Formats: sequence, C-alpha cells, structure tokens
Amino acid sequence: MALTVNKLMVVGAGQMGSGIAQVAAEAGLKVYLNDISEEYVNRGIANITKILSKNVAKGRITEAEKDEILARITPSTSLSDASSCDMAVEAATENMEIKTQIFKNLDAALPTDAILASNTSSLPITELGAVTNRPDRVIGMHFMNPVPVMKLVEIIRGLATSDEVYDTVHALAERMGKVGVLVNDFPGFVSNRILLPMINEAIYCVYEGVATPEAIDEVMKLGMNHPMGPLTLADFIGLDTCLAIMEVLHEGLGDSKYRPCPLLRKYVKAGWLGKKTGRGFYVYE
Ligand SMILES: CC(=O)CC(=O)SCCNC(=O)CCNC(=O)[C@H](O)C(C)(C)COP(=O)(O)OP(=O)(O)OC[C@H]1O[C@@H](n2cnc3c(N)ncnc32)[C@H](O)[C@@H]1OP(=O)(O)O
Ligand SMILES: NC(=O)C1=CN([C@@H]2O[C@H](COP(=O)(O)OP(=O)(O)OC[C@H]3O[C@@H](n4cnc5c(N)ncnc54)[C@H](OP(=O)(O)O)[C@@H]3O)[C@@H](O)[C@H]2O)C=CC1
Repeated sequence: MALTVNKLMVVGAGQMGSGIAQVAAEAGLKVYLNDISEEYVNRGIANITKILSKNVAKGRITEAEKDEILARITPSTSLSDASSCDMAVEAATENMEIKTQIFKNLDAALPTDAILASNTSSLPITELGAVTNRPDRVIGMHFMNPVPVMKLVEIIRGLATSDEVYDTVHALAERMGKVGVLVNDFPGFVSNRILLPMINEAIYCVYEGVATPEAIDEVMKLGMNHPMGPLTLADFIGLDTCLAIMEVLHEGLGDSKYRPCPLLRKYVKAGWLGKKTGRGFYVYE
C-alpha cells in the first residue's frame, strides 16, 4: 500500500536537485532544498524562480501561485533538517563516495520509517541501501533532465526494497505529473545503459575525425528526429556526469565496449564540463 509523502528533503541543489524540488513543491509537498553551502542552495532557488517566472509570463500560473510554490521550499545546509521529513531524494554529484556518505548521514537524521531515494544516473541502489540500517526503504528515483519537462521517472528497486516503498514512490512520481517505469538494479539501469554508449560513440566520432560536433548533431537531429544532437545533449547533461556513468558501465558490466572515449576524459580533466562551466563540445555565453 502506498504511503503519502508530505515533507521531502532534496540533497544537492544543482540542475537536477533544483528541478526535483520545483516539481515536488508544485505538487504541494513541503521541501527542504539542501546543499553544502548557502551559495549553492540560493543558486538552485534562483533557477526555480526563473522558471516559475517564465510560467507566470506564459500565463500558466499566477504570481500568487508562484509565491505559494516558492514558499513551500526551505533552504537547508544541514542534513539534520531531515529529522522532520517523510522522505529524502539525494541528487548530489555522481560519485559513490559522496553518495555513500550522504546516505549514512541521512539514515542517521531521518525518522526510522522514512524513505531514502537516490536520483543517481547509474550507481548501485542495493549498495547504497547496504550502508544504511533501512535497505528495505531505499530506492532509486531517477528523474530526467530537464526535470520540469521530461515525463519519465525510472524507479529502481534494490535487492531489499519493499513493495510499500515502491508503491509510495510510484504514486509520488504520478503526483508530480510523471510516469514511473520500474527497472531492476543493474549498472546504468535502462536509460543510461542505452543513452550513454550512443553519446560516447558520438564523442569517438569527434575523436577519430569522422565529422565535426555540429555535423554529428545535425545527422542525429535531422536523420533520427532526436530533439538534441548527442554532443549538445552531453554538454547539457554535464561531461563529468557522462564520464562517471561510462565508468560505472565499464566497471560494472566488465565489457570493453563501454570504455569511455579518451577525448571525454581529456575534456573533464580540462574542466570543460559542458553547459554548466560554459564550455564542452560547444562554447556557451
Ligand atoms: C543523464 C541521466 O541520468 C538521464 C537524463 O536525464 S538524460 C537527458 C534526457 N533529456 C533529454 O534527452 C532532453 C532532450 N532535449 C529535449 O527534449 C528538448 O531539447 C528540450 C525539452 C530540453 C528543449 O526543448 P526545445 O523544444 O528544444 O526548446 P524550447 O522550446 O526552448 O523548450 C521547450 C519547453 O521546455 C522548457 N524548458 C527547456 N529547458 C528547460 C529547463 N532547463 N528547465 C525547465 N524547462 C525547460 C521550455 O521553457 C519550454 O516550455 P514550454 O513549451 O512550456 O514553453
Ligand atoms: N545531469 C543530468 O542530466 C542528470 C543527472 N542525474 C544525476 O543527478 C545527480 C546530480 O546531477 P546534476 O544535478 O546534474 O549535478 P550538478 O553538478 O548540477 O549538481 C550536483 C550538486 O550536488 C552538490 N553536492 C556535492 N556534494 C554534496 C554533498 N555532500 N551534500 C550536498 N550537496 C552536494 C554539488 O555541490 P558542488 O558544486 O559544491 O560540488 C552540486 O551543487 C547525479 O547523481 C547525476 O548522475 C540524473 C538524471 C539526469
């Protein structure tokens, strides 16, 4: 049976965390948006405000509704704020050490029956569950970018995830206007097991001089009707996140077909992380 979630903590106020906080607040939940520093939380809230203001300008919501949504979001820089929450969704950097530490801290802070979800793109939910004292209440809730626009939430059951937790997260996704799709806990799940090798192959095409980034993107947009070419999409996701996902696929599935392209590694080492740093395969103003 599904439980009702009223108060949610979102950990990580980057592009995904701020999107998740927005759709949760739009669905009527009270939300703590948490990050390491106040500056990052404020940046996340500024992004949400910008998108809501656009929705006001488009006549989709009123100024008063915008204010009500924003009033449901409370900034947080302390995980102890989770003590009053029914659930937390972790959306911090795609790194197992960082996520493991957050899961341990959230496990200590949340009420014992609260649900602990991760928005990870690829990392093992079962392993995250195992560092807590509540593996039955740990689950993957994988939103797509940009969160307010994309319909899918991939729901990943760990080995120990209970039916009650799955039902609750599925119902919560629906309440947020999304469609939940159940998948099992394998590296990259379904979405990124299929998407990221395509992006990596597009990067190999640049690396091997098959064509320019612009030409590769045009081929996939005009030839396959993709809304964004794979290199524009890689820049949009973040090249650090793309590399982290390829590493998980490579190590987790043990097949050389998942080896990350050396050019992807080089860009990440250079700090060219895509749109978020102003430079990736393209330059952003
Ligand atoms: C890595 C992972 O783990 C998993 C992932 O998420 S992989 C990434 C999955 N996402 C994708 O594949 C996205 C592919 N791209 C697209 O679907 C589209 O290009 C797009 C939706 C991002 C933009 O659409 P577009 O038609 O090219 O541009 P545009 O007309 O400006 O935007 C369409 C709508 O999206 C909204 N939008 C665009 N970017 C947005 C953002 N970052 N945040 C919120 N809303 C956004 C716009 O405001 C616009 O809304 P309205 O229709 O209500 O006016
Ligand atoms: N980008 C995408 O398209 C998608 C990403 N995801 C997943 O969502 C997660 C977040 O990705 P995304 O939002 O793109 O990344 P961003 O880099 O935009 O945001 C990550 C945020 O987490 C913060 N953070 C790092 N460590 C901690 C911590 N210990 N406590 C609290 N916050 C922390 C970062 O702060 P700082 O800047 O200081 O490091 C940053 O603000 C990743 O797991 C990613 O794989 C899932 C779907 C799509």
